[in-house]
Amino acid sequence: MTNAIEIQSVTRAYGGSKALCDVSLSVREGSILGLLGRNGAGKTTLMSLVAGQDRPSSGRVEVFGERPYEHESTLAKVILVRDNQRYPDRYDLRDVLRIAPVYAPNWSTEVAAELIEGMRIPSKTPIKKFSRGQLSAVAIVLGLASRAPVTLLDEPYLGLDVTARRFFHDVLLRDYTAHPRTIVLSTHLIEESEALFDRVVILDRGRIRLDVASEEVPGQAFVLSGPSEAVDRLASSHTVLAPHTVPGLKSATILGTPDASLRSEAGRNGVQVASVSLQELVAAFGSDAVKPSLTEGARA
Ligand SMILES: Nc1ncnc2c1ncn2[C@@H]1O[C@H](COP(=O)(O)OP(=O)(O)OP(=O)(O)O)[C@@H](O)[C@H]1O
Repeated sequence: MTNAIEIQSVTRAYGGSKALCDVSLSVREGSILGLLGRNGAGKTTLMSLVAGQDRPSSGRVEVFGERPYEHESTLAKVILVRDNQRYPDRYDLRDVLRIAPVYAPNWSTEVAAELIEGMRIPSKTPIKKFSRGQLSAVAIVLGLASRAPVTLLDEPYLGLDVTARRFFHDVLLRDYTAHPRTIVLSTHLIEESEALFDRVVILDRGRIRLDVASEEVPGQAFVLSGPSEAVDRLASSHTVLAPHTVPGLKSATILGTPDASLRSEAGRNGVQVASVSLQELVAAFGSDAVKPSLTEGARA
């Protein structure tokens, strides 16, 4: 199995602050990676580096074995669509459909037409008059119809209605199956998107907190909920990622897997033990209760 994207010890600093800090990551060719994390976590920065729109301050970014920055043949294999995609003022959809295939050797007119119809994108309205959701829909057309070997979708859903989101998922999965490629998708709509992901990476404050196959997510942590005192007692010898308290009751997301003795003690004390969802895990790793040093072991 080869990797389409290799990122080694990458730091991207802006002045004194680091948008990415010593990030290492491999993305297998022909897989879908969910890139998750809070606002400002570093997702867009990472995608910009992979797309060759920016250079790391230190470390190495490679796409199909080449550094993408100013490397024309590699750039031709990558598309990045982002939430703030800009178009010339006078452009309407027809202009986009005329220009996009020039930069996308694998462009699919059929996929573009299907998405445009399914997401009801107007063809004659100037794009600068588009609604937020219609702008996202155009970006999705560019992202999927390009069939780029590395497709980077940075929060593609902004403003998109639920019908359009489902339609996008259906077309993405169908076209990805027929024409495998490497897709990185960042989103805050975690529950809706998680079925797409082969692997998930959680970033927080520029560092990778978790990098696991999707099926390994439930084994990363568990949630205790019940009377505050009992939860505190059970959690005391574990790494608590995120505690939530309402008067008298508490829930805590805890790193690792619950063993038999914890389960039986929980049962005796009216505390429920549940497996963690991906959304809970992302929220927990973004919690200020988490110290990076506590979770260094969470990378797999
Ligand atoms: N050009 C820049 N100059 C200074 N700081 C920047 C620049 N670009 C990004 N940053 C900072 O780097 C950090 C990471 O930003 P980034 O856009 O990568 O986050 P993100 O995970 O994509 O967030 P969101 O989910 O809100 O889109 C943020 O603190 C941001 O303010």
